[in-house]
Amino acid sequence: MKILNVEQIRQLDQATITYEPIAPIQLMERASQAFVDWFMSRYDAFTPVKVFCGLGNNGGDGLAIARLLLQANYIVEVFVVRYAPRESDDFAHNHRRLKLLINPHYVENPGDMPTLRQRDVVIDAILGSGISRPAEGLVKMVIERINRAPAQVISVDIASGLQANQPNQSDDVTIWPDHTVTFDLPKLALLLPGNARSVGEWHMVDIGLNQRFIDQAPTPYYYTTEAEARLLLRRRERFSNKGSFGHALLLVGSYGKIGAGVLAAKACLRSGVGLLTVQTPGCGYVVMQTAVPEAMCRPDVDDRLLTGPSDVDGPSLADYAAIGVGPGIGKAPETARFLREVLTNFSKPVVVDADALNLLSANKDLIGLLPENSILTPHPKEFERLTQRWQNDYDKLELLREFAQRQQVVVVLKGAHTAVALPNGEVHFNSTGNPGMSTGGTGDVLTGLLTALLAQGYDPVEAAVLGVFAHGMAGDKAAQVRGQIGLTASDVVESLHWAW
Ligand SMILES: NC(=O)C1=CN([C@@H]2O[C@H](COP(=O)(O)OP(=O)(O)OC[C@H]3O[C@@H](n4cnc5c(N)ncnc54)[C@H](OP(=O)(O)O)[C@@H]3O)[C@@H](O)[C@H]2O)[C@@H](O)CC1
Ligand SMILES: Nc1ncnc2c1ncn2[C@@H]1O[C@H](COP(=O)(O)OP(=O)(O)O)[C@@H](O)[C@H]1O
Ligand SMILES: [K+]
Repeated sequence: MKILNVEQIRQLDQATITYEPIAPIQLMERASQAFVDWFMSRYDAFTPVKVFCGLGNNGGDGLAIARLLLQANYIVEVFVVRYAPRESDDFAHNHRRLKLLINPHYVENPGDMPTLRQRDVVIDAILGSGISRPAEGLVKMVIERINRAPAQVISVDIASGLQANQPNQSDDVTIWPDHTVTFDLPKLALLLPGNARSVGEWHMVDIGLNQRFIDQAPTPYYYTTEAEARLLLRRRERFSNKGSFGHALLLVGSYGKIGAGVLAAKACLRSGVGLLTVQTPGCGYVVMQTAVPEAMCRPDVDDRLLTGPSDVDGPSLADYAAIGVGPGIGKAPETARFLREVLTNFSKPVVVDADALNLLSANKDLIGLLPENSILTPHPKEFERLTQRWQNDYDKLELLREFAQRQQVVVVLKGAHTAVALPNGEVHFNSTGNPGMSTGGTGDVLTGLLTALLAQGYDPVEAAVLGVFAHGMAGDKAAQVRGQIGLTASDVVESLHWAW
């Protein structure tokens, strides 16, 4: 699903109005009805609702929402924040309609603000995606008062004061909603960690905007939906055998961190690989053979570090369909030397994670040795080491896109809404996963999983987008059973399920 910018959303509204055709006021009505349907499925008619409206189209939505809720017998009060003498046409239209049912309150100075109680639900329709400057004066005061109140807050389309696709300044005020209900497409701002407080939980409601316009609109940003991920998933052929699904090699572990390798190996096997060989330091040999009997184990010459295989007459690197390297390997110079050897002698895409990424950061010339379309899976700190510090999330996204394009690799920047940056400059944000996954080892699971997909012959771009989605989905399934707090990386492995 595409993520469009504010200007494109404006054009999209216009295209919908022209080609459907539909009157602008009807489009507002449709958006408001979609919000109300969402609202009524969660809050009953005894909920005291207080709708705060600005004077633009977001305010117009708020007025229409208030009317629709009143008609559904909800207890609604409306507060129009009169910060300027002008109002949008559709606001004015809905203002007239609402006044046939109730008299709104007008907030013109601080004394006009009502007391907001815990049981109140505030609907924030003060400012929407059309803001052109930070909230100030009366609007700022209202936002701050709402934020200080104990009431629940639901933002219409986007939290008032939050910019949809560019950074806010650190002292900008925005509503801090519990929920954001956004129209039709996700906005970039909703996906960025720095905006967590200004977004809350977010939800998308369909208002049927013009699909042809969306299909043609250029954007580097996408949001992976379940339907899109499902299309990438390959079924297994009836007359297949283990040779059909590739032989993967995982280079993992060091003394004290063999578990990272075990998690990666288990995830690789649970993700459809045909055959798996794991190379661990000598100290990991018995552990791996015991914990993961399905995997073959190739002990390292070194007992505690990953430096090179002891069976020098064994298969050569080129015999493997895919290699995953990094979980638990440490940063010893001997391991760096081995990583150099691997990257020099293997020409198919590799999955590079954890300390293998830190070794790339410490030895930047290794980056140039990465086979084209390799998949790098840094968390933000690892990505910063690979590149540089960033000013804000937008700056970070530019660094991410630039790195993936320059190096011609896929970069999976992990976190909530993991961002998968492609060599062609696109960024695909993930829609699955939960904070229960913020626990040691879940990244190692992703490495094993992605290595399995590459070994099966998935294109690296598809492997990354699909793999990140499936990993998050496993995390979500595990959280349903365990709850987020008790979730472990092993639960994520056990919840991997490739039929959906
Ligand atoms: N497809 C969709 O998504 C649909 C979207 N719809 C809805 O439309 C919303 C966008 O509406 P919008 O363009 O009128 O913008 P919105 O934010 O309500 O008002 C901005 C106005 O306020 C002003 N202003 C700007 N910054 C300011 C500030 N800091 N403090 C104070 N004032 C400020 C600025 O005027 P200015 O003062 O700059 O002349 C401008 O006129 C969107 O979020 C959604 O809710 C649906 O109805 C239909 C389908
Ligand atoms: N709040 C969150 N929401 C969604 N996914 C998360 C969240 N926190 C972590 N994750 C996921 O969990 C994994 C953590 O990986 P990583 O930080 O490398 O952990 P480790 O190194 O311990 O294995 C990533 O895939 C990340 O996207
Ligand atoms: K809003």
